[in-house]
Amino acid sequence: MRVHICAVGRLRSGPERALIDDYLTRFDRTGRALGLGPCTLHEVEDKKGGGMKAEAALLDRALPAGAVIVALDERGKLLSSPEFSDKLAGWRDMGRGDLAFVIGGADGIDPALRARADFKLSFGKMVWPHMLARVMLAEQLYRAASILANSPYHRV
Ligand SMILES: C[S@@+](CC[C@H](N)C(=O)[O-])C[C@H]1O[C@@H](n2cnc3c(N)ncnc32)[C@H](O)[C@@H]1O
Repeated sequence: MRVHICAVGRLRSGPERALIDDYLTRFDRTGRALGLGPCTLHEVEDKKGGGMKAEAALLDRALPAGAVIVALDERGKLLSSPEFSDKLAGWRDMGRGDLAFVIGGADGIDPALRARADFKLSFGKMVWPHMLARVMLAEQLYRAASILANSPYHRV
């Protein structure tokens, strides 16, 4: 299953970029034998200040047709890392071929796009900067693949 992170904003080189690249490289390597990955990052940017609606149109274009859509949203569902790994395996086993995570910008994800999501995932009730949400997602993807591969990265 191809994995996509569709996110508002462009991340230049720096510590967040380095972490994301590192975790996604590890995810791709660990996930290969599990039918997970590769993970591709699609960054969208609305330079005209059109807000959530304009960002949603750009995000929509980045979403592969038929993908399972997971919106990252603080009002979404809280999962433990093993629960997230089960979800990931379940989405893979649905056979839709693509899984797309959506991360909004400063104002969040447009309600119409959020309503289309198959699942809303929360990293807690606190609001995180969108660039950090990306890092956390990349790490949790790698952690989930490690759990499914029975590798010792995740410890309880
Ligand atoms: C700065 S936040 C926007 C917060 C905005 N007030 C809202 O209503 O969504 C930017 C993006 O980061 C992600 N994000 C931030 N905190 C999150 C959390 N606790 N759980 C899941 N995603 C989060 C979401 O995708 C959000 O759209």
